[in-house]
Amino acid sequence: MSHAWGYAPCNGPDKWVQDFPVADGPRQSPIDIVPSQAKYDASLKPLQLKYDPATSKGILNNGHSFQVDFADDDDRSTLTGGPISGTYRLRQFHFHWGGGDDRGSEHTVGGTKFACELHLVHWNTKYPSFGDAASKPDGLAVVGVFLKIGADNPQLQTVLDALGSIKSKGSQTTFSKFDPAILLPPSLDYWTYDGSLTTPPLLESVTWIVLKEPISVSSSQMYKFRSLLFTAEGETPCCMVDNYRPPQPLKGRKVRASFQ
Ligand SMILES: OSc1ccc(O)cc1O
Ligand SMILES: [Zn+2]
Repeated sequence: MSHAWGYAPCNGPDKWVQDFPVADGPRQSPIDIVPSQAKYDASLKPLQLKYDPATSKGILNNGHSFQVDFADDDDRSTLTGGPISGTYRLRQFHFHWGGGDDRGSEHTVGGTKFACELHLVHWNTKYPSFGDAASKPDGLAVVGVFLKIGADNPQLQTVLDALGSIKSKGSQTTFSKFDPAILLPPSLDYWTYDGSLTTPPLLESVTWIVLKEPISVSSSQMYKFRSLLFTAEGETPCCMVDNYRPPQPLKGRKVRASFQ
C-alpha cells in the first residue's frame, strides 16, 4: 500500500497487512464475542474508572476518527481493577461508526453489529509514556462501549456539538471540563481478552475490556458522526463513515466474563 492507510477499498483493513504485517498476528482486534463461549472468571475484579473532568484538553479530527485527548502527566484520570494490575492513565477516547445504523461497531456480539463503538484508551504507568506502553504486551487497556440505536442520548450531546468545529482532517479545538464517565452505562459488567489496536500500527498491546451493556444513540445523533470528513480542507470531501475494522480470527484466545 503505497499511500496512507484508511477504510476505502484501496487502503482499507484488507490492505493493512502490506505495511503492517502484524495485521495477521496471533492477538488481533476486534473479535466477535460469543457470550456462550466466554467463561465467567470469579477472580476478575470490578472495574474502577476514576476520571477528573479537569484533565480533558481538546478534540481532534485525526482523519480516521475523532478523539478527545486528556492530560496524562499524573493520576487524575485512571483505570484500575478489572483484569489489569496496577494503574492505567486515560489518554484519549474515540469512536468507530457506520454509514448506516446497521453497522459501525468493531467488536460484535454473537455476530451482532452495533451502530457505533466508543474506545476509552488507557496506558500502563509502569512504563514512562503512552508511546512506550503502546509497544508492550501489557501496555494499554481499552474500555469498549457499544452504542445501540434507540433513544436520543443527552450525555453524547456536548461531544456531538463540538464536531461542527472539527469537520476536516487535522482540525481541532479545545474541549475542557468533560467527564467521560457520563458516557458509561449503569452496569460495568465486561468481557475481557488480549488483543491489539484496531488501527495501524495494530500493536498487540491491548487488554480489551468490552462492556456488556450498551448505551443508546439516536439515528439523528448518528448523522452528526457521519458529518465529519476523512479529508482535509481543500481536498475532495469524503464523509467519515465505516471507520471500523471487522472482527479478526480468535486464534485460540479465551474471552473471560466478569459476570455470570
Ligand atoms: O481503535 S483501538 C485504539 C486503541 C489505542 C489507540 O491509540 C488507537 C486505537 O485506534
Ligand atoms: Zn478504537
